[in-house]
Amino acid sequence: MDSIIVKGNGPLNGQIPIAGAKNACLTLMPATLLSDEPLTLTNAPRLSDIKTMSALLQSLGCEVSQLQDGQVLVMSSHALDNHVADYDIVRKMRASILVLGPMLARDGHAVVSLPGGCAIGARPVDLHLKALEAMGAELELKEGYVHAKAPGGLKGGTFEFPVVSVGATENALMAATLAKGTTVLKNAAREPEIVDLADCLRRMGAQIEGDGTDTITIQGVDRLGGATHPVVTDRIELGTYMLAPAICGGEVECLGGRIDLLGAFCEKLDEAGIAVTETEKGLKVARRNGRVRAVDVTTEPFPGFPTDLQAQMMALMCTAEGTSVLEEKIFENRFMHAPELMRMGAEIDVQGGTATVTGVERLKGAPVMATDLRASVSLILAGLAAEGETIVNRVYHLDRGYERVEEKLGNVGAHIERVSGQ
Ligand SMILES: CC(=O)N[C@H]1[C@@H](OP(=O)(O)OP(=O)(O)OC[C@H]2O[C@@H](n3ccc(=O)[nH]c3=O)[C@H](O)[C@@H]2O)O[C@H](CO)[C@@H](O)[C@@H]1O
Ligand SMILES: C=C(OP(=O)(O)O)C(=O)O
Repeated sequence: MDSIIVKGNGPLNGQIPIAGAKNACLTLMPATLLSDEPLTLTNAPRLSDIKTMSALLQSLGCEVSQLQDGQVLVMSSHALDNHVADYDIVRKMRASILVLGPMLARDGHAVVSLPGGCAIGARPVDLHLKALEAMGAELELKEGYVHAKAPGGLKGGTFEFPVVSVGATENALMAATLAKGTTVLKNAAREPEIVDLADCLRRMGAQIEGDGTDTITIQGVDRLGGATHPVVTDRIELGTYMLAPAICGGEVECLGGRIDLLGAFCEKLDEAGIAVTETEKGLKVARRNGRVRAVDVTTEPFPGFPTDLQAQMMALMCTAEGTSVLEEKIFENRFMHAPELMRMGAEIDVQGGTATVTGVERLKGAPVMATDLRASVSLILAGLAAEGETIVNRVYHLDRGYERVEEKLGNVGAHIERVSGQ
């Protein structure tokens, strides 16, 4: 398995291009299953998760071509000859469950393996299933698979999510585009990836209103057509690279960055003493004078502080002045980076879903283990600011969500290299 070696050095300066969003692309790709005409996605990120979703779609009979070095995906689902999403692919990536709604809506039947838990939490899919049931789906769980049927087609219904779920909102939204009549989704997720999905579905001919608010109304149509759609900027990759100059000093311009994608994250950076300015090409980020100030953070659905930036924010807080309290409210086990940061000299006390971080002057390089995607990159950020060398082992998680991380950080002056393992 590959490792990343980072050597703490001075300030970072230059530009970092931000890719299309993994989490948007992973829901836009299954939308191809709703139509027998081609769907083309531009600005696609080049990540292992995208390859996994391509393999899943291909296993269902969808044709997927990658053009322009993987930045353009052309998908055609004119002949779906398999309606079973197999455990062997689904277990690799939780977003695989997003093929359920579209397949069921288009062809009235689908069998999808349950994705199971993962390192950051149990992550059940009960809300995906309940929302589809509200549209008349008949579901049965057998031997680890969801067997779904809608013999006369799905019918519009009203469903109120008891907790905000990004994935369940996406599955229900896609399914509702082809259901008969009107569907109303209440307490829906408001993430930019939901708005991007709705934009793409509208280009395909869907009738959707209210995306970006907590109530989405969908008027079902008989069929959807083809479309070309650019994937929205990855707000998590953006936030991650905004934290690099915040931790190391210097000034970095994140190309393609937009304030409206960042919600509470930007407010917290401001409180911590990080200046963010909008430019013609994106966002410029620099640390104001002196040490970063400790700030408290609670993760919440958008526009609250994103759970996917909590680990990276913790890396920043490790060398901040004062004590910060980070509360993780979305996933029950998302502090696995804390003991690794402590190997580097961080002072962190984790009690349940709360981590209290007391900033130290400087971290010290150490060998550390990456336990999940965002934990991996938080250790790289911490290593960039540490004295000496940090070896981040087991970085395969990183490649799920960050393309060419060594190149992007190397180009702004970071000392970072990948060492290939067996
Ligand atoms: C591919 C993708 O887009 N992944 C993102 C998506 O994951 P994902 O869509 O899986 O996350 P959800 O928004 O669904 O999860 C939010 C909370 O709801 C719970 N829940 C969810 C579904 C369900 O059926 N039952 C249930 O109880 C989850 O366990 C969690 O506690 O949103 C998360 C929250 O912003 C992000 O961290 C992930 O990066
Ligand atoms: C948790 C994440 O992804 P996924 O939902 O694909 O596991 C993430 O992107 O941080």
